[in-house]
Amino acid sequence: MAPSLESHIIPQGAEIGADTLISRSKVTVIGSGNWGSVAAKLIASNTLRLGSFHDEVRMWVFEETLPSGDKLSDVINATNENVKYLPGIKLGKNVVADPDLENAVKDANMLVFVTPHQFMEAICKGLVGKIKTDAEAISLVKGMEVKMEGPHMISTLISEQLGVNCSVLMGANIANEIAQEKFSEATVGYRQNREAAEKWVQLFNTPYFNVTAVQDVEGVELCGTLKNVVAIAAGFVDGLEMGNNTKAAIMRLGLREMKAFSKLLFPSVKDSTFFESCGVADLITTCLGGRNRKVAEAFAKNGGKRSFDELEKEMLQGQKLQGVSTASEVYEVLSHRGWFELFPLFSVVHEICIGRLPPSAIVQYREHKSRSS
Ligand SMILES: NC(=O)C1=CN([C@@H]2O[C@H](COP(=O)(O)OP(=O)(O)OC[C@H]3O[C@@H](n4cnc5c(N)ncnc54)[C@H](O)[C@@H]3O)[C@@H](O)[C@H]2O)C=CC1
Ligand SMILES: O=C(CO)COP(=O)(O)O
Repeated sequence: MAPSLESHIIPQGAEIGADTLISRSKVTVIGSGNWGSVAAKLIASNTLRLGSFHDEVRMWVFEETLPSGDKLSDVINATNENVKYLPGIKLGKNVVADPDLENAVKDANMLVFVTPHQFMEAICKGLVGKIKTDAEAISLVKGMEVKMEGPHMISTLISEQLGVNCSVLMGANIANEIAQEKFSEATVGYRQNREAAEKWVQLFNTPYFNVTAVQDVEGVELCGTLKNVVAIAAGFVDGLEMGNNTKAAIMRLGLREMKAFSKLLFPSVKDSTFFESCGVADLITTCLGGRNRKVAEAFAKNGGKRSFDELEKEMLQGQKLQGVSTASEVYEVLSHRGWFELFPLFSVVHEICIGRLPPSAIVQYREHKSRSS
C-alpha cells in the first residue's frame, strides 16, 4: 500500500484546530499519465498553499512494471517523479502515488478524473459504492462514449455511475509546457453548482495557469473532445506538406463543425464557450503541437500504410491518442443521425484513419460539403 503523508507533512498553521483540519477537502487524482501527472503537480502546489485543502494529494496509478523491474508507483514515491509519463519533473513531495484505486479514493471529497477516455467506463465501474457520497468530481478527460441510446459525455458517465456532481476542466494545455510552468489558460465548465466550480478554480489556478469558469459543461467538454479530431486532420495536412494556409482552412472548417455538432447535440451550448481557452485556443495549440497532430503527420507521411496503433506505440511510449477513437465515435453518431452531409471534415477524418480513403482526401472531401456559411 502507498505510504501516507500525514506522518511527515507539518500541518499548515499551528493555530488551526483539529476540527478545521477535519473539514479540509482531500483531493485524489485518478490517472497518472502525462497530463494526469501535471494536474497532480498543479494541485499539489495549491493544497500546500491553501488552508481549505489537505496537503496530501493522492494520485491513482495504473500499475505497471518498468524495464528496471520496479513498479511505477514505487518509483514515483521514491523519486517524486513520474519517470515514465513525465520524466524530469518533480511532482511535489505531497503527491502520493497509489496503485490501489479503492484506497486512493476512500477519503477524498474532490475527485479529479484524468485518464484516456477509453478506460473511464471500467474505472467508474470499479468505483461504484467506493467513494464518499458527498464527493465532487471534475473531468479533465477529452473524449466521449457512444452508447445504444446515443453519445455520452464522460462527465455524464461519472455523474450517472457514481451519483456525484461532475464539472469539467479543458483548455489549451499541452501538459509538457505546463509542467515547465509556461503560462497557459484553462476553462472550468460547470452545470449549476457555482460554489463547486469556484473551489475547482481555486484548486487549479496558479500564476502560470489561469483558470476561468463558465456555466456550460457540455460546451466545454465537447470543445476538448472534438478538437482532437481536427488535430488529426491538421496532422494529415502537415504530413502531406500542404502548408499553413491549408492547415488554417482545416482548423476553420473544424471549428465550424465542432460548434455545429455541439449545438445539435446540446442546444444549450453557448457560442461564447468557443472563444474560451477550451475552444479556439485548445484547437490551435493541439493542431500545432499535440500528440494527435504528430502521429497523424507520421500516418500521412507513410501514405496510411502503417496503422495508428502501431505508430502510437512506437512514437508515444505508452501515452494514448484520443483523436482516432473520437473520430470513430463521432462517425457513429453521424451515421445514426444521418448527419454525414453536415460534417464532411469529421467524416473524412475517420475514413482516412481506417484506410478507406487516402490521407490526401483531407482536402478533396470539400466537393461534398454543405457551404452554408
Ligand atoms: N497530455 C496532454 O497534453 C493533455 C491530455 N489531456 C487529456 O487527459 C486525458 C489523459 O491523458 P494523459 O494524462 O496525457 O495520459 P497519457 O496518454 O499520457 O497516458 C496514458 C495513461 O493511461 C494509463 N493506462 C494504460 N492502460 C490503462 C488501463 N487499462 N486502465 C487505466 N489506465 C490505463 C497509463 O498508465 C497512463 O497513465 C486524455 O483524455 C487526454 O486527452 C488533456 C490536456 C492535455
Ligand atoms: O489536449 C491537449 C492540449 O490541450 C493535448 O492534445 P494531444 O493529446 O493531441 O497531445
